[in-house]
Amino acid sequence: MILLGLALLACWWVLRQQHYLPWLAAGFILPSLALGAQSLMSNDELARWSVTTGILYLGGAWALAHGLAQRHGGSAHPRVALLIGVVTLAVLYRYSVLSDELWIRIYALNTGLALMYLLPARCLLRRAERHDRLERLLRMSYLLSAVYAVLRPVVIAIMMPSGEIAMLSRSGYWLLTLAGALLLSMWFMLVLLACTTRDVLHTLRQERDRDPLTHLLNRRAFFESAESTLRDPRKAPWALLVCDIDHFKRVNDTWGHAAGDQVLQSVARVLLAQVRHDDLVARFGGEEFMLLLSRADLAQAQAIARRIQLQLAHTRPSAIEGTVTASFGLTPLASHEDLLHALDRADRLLYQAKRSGRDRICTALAEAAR
Ligand SMILES: Nc1nc2c(ncn2[C@@H]2O[C@H](COP(=O)(O)OP(=O)(O)OP(=O)(O)O)[C@@H](O)[C@H]2O)c(=O)[nH]1
Repeated sequence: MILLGLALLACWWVLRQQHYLPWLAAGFILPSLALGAQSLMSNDELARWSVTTGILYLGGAWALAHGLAQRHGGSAHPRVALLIGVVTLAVLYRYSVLSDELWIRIYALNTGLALMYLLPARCLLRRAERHDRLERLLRMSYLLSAVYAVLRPVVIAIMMPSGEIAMLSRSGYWLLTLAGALLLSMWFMLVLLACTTRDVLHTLRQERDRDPLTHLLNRRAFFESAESTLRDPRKAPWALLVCDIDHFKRVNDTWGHAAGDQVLQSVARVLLAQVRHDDLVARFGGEEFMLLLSRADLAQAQAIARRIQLQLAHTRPSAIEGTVTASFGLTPLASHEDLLHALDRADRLLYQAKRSGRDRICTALAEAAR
């Protein structure tokens, strides 16, 4: 479990983005230390060290709950956790130092742990996206561990012969239920690692394929996706639309670079809102955007470009006064055609639009695309 905790820390180290990972790692490492120490102790020593090991268990349980709550955008209620911790530790102290009552300590600790685990239950029970089975498995595994923490002392109390209580930590029932808890923990950890690895891969892929400012595809991802789009005959006919914001330099010079960034984000939103979900929208750098429209003949593509133009005229980014306009180059695209040639044609049409006064759409005749 310590190794798995270290693996989570390594995932965090790679990206430094998933801030919940160190908490989850602590949630596995702290109780492992307590468990390792306890397995070497006699009943007397268990009593003497019960507050210390209790702190490690409870701290670990809250770290786990807090990490999971962070991951799902919820809270593990630190004040309630503090209250649970203080009460549990007080009971552990009372029934170890003042009078040695092993069972009360076991019940108190397990109840405290279960309550800690259940702190983020509300955000975990919120519906995960329907298709995300791994995420649902993670939540269910976690809640199962919490329920097991409540049931474990009851199972031990019912099943363990009274003769074995003298050497509790060596008892077969104790070890059996402990193995159950460990297996559940390891299972949860494996699901968590699978989710984390998936998240890390997703983030890396986003960084490779997306423009960080607008989150649109970047040039590389556009070419990769365009290749497969153009191979799919169900998506024919296609059109290539290049869009370039007019006088963008003036926006930067007048309102500042941050305002320019906001304008780029607004334009990106307009583009995405006006196309289908499987159309490709990319930022090619600067203030130039490229769209590959599927199932769109020239007339349909022109209608889309006009919609974008109209929508831009109604968009007022808060960082600037007024609106921005854009110029467009639009050309049909055949599946067998070299994409670079089509891009070149679209670019020439764009410059034609710029030269003829901007805020307009220049369209290639369909024949030119053949
Ligand atoms: N804010 C911001 N500005 C950028 C970014 N990338 C490029 N620019 C700026 O975009 C401006 C582009 O200027 P130009 O190429 O002269 O184009 P323009 O002013 O839009 O003129 P026309 O295209 O001819 O209408 C430059 O000032 C760049 O510095 C960016 O990511 N953010």
